[in-house]
Amino acid sequence: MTAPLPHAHADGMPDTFDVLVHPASELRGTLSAQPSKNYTTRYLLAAALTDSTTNGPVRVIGVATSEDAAAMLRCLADWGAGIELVGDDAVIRGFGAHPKAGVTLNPGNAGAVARFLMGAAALTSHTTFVTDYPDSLGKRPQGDLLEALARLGAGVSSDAGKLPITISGPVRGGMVEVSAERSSQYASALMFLAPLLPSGLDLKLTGDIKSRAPLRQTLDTLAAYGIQASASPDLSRIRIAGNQPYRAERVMVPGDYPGSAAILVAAAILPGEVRLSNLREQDLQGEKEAVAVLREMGADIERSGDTLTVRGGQPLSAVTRDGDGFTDAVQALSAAAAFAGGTTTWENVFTLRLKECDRISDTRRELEKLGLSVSETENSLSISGAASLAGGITVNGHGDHRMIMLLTLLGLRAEKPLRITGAHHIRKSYPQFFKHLEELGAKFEYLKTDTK
Ligand SMILES: O=C(O)C1=C[C@@H](OP(=O)(O)O)[C@@H](O)[C@H](O)C1
Ligand SMILES: C=C(OP(=O)(O)O)C(=O)O
Repeated sequence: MTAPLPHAHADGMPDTFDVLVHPASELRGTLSAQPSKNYTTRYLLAAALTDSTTNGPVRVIGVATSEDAAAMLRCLADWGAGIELVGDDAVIRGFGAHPKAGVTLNPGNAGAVARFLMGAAALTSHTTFVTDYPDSLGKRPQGDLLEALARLGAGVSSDAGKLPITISGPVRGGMVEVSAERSSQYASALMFLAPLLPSGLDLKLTGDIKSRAPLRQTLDTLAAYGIQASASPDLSRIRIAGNQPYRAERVMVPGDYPGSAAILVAAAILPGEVRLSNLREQDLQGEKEAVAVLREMGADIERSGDTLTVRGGQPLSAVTRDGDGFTDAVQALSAAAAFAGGTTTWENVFTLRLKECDRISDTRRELEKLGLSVSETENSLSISGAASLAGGITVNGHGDHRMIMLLTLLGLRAEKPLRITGAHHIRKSYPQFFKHLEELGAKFEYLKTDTK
């Protein structure tokens, strides 16, 4: 019997809400980092790509409970995978190289889920992708992946490189170029597809390659499922032979660095002491670098094994860093920049414009509403720190979980409460975010709305 798939709203909060963030005088307590978003999507997809008749079921231990994780589970079930949720684990019976043909998949607002599945869709005679987030995922570019799939011989139809999209396989594989300058997810998608093709893939990543860390997480996932791959040190060439079955019995999802970066920043900008466990020191998530960035800014963070202890309230100073290595922590670290002496600049962050919102211009607009001095170029974001923020206004969450995290952190340090619209979108990656901060002493009000 397949258990019902997780309902992302089973958290006691209204379906749609604004959050009122009350100023906090300190944060104190211990938390365990939530499961990694990027490893959850990867491990679940790879589990579905095993052939259950030869491999048996795969137990993915400790899966995320976010909307993105639910979206992946839903799509894999629609494609014919057997999915059973047992406690915090997902037990998957995979369809191997044969996802059901003719299915329409809705990955919600999950970019990685949509793109990874579009790669695997080339195994089917046709799969259609739609989204119920036309203003977010519906606006994000898919053309670079579609072009690579078309070069491999797949049929593709799209709305000018955007959803809705139909992909028709099969393809044989071989050598193919894919642009990696707007997103790494296109190359990752092809890497998941490669082992199940007769000829594998010899991938040439073109352009100024962005987000190398997630590419390494994809290689790491393939290795965990017994797939051989070779990659040049700069990842511009990735070779994966064909006819390699995915194989695994159990994989364990590590803790999530991008979401945890927001907790670490909260702990650094307020007095108190916060311990955060379940964060491996040896980990390929680029957002692990948030720890080093915060330390460089002056935060007091100590590591003992998988646990980080932050003693907050230290004076912070500005840094200039290439943000591409920790793309999903730039928003959270911008809250530290807002209270650091001097001007912090995140360089090489153009791809932030292509996420759930334009994380450069939209961030500048929201921070300016709060009285901060912010500037942008096409490829960078600079924030001048302030000693204090008045708060007492309403800011726009832009339907973006990472924007909501950033604004929440600013609200915790403001003088008066800060209202953030559309705060329910936090569920995309970190449904427990507000509850976790409440456990540390923060106070929120959840104001029910009717706005999706
Ligand atoms: O591969 C992944 O799981 C991800 C890759 C990154 O995207 P880009 O490669 O588009 O930068 C990251 O921002 C996203 O949250 C998850
Ligand atoms: C951009 C993100 O996710 P995705 O691209 O998977 O939608 C994110 O988690 O910040």
